[in-house]
Amino acid sequence: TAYRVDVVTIFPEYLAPLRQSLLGKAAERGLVAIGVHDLRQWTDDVHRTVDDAPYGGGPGMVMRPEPWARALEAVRPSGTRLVVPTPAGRPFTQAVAAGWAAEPGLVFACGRYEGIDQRVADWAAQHGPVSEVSIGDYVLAGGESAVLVMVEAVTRLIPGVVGNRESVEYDSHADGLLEGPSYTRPASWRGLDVPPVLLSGDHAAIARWRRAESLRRTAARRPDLLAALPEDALGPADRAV
Ligand SMILES: COc1ccc2nc(C(=O)O)sc2c1
Repeated sequence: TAYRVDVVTIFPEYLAPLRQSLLGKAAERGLVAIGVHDLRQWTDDVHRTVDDAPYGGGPGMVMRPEPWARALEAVRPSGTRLVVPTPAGRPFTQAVAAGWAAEPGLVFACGRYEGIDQRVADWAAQHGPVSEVSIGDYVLAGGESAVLVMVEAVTRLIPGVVGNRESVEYDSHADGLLEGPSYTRPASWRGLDVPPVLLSGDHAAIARWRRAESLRRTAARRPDLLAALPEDALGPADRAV
């Protein structure tokens, strides 16, 4: 059965890209089913109010709990993980994406304003797992962009969605390291040559060179990833880099 993704938001049109390209084809092929729902559908006042002033004072507005609970009761299959994008969340990583891709689906609650009344996440946790996550150390205007990022990261890990399985397995971060440089024709371009080893046909040497480039790039750009590698991840040849 298809991997099911539902998104509740006050800007449903913002999530239109979910129907394009990679995701579009996967949806057509029945691998992924996407639903986008307007939170205001579950309001009950003429102004379709979704926000109110924060208790305790402070700037901005907070999203009211009741419309969210009604929306989630209508949209979230019991036991399905609820993902709430928030700058105050745990980091969203490739490992998290891989874990979620192995589940039957996800429901996303997109916050706007200063966020959603905390009791929504607390109440939702009674009906299935809830993950409050951030896609990075910057603050967006709302959760919608984060949902686009997370849906793309998760659905491309679903078998069949990305044609070339190998390209998924050789992603940056797949082995905890950054991918090294890639090249294609011509071999010499504007005075810049492709590293000769890649034209050598010596696949063992090519694999060694690629690993060394991956380690070199990771050490230069993301020393934090290198430090996080498990003890046995680096072999003797790696230490020579
Ligand atoms: C109010 O909803 C928001 C606002 C900012 C924001 N920033 C995120 C991030 O991951 O950077 S998720 C998120 C959700």
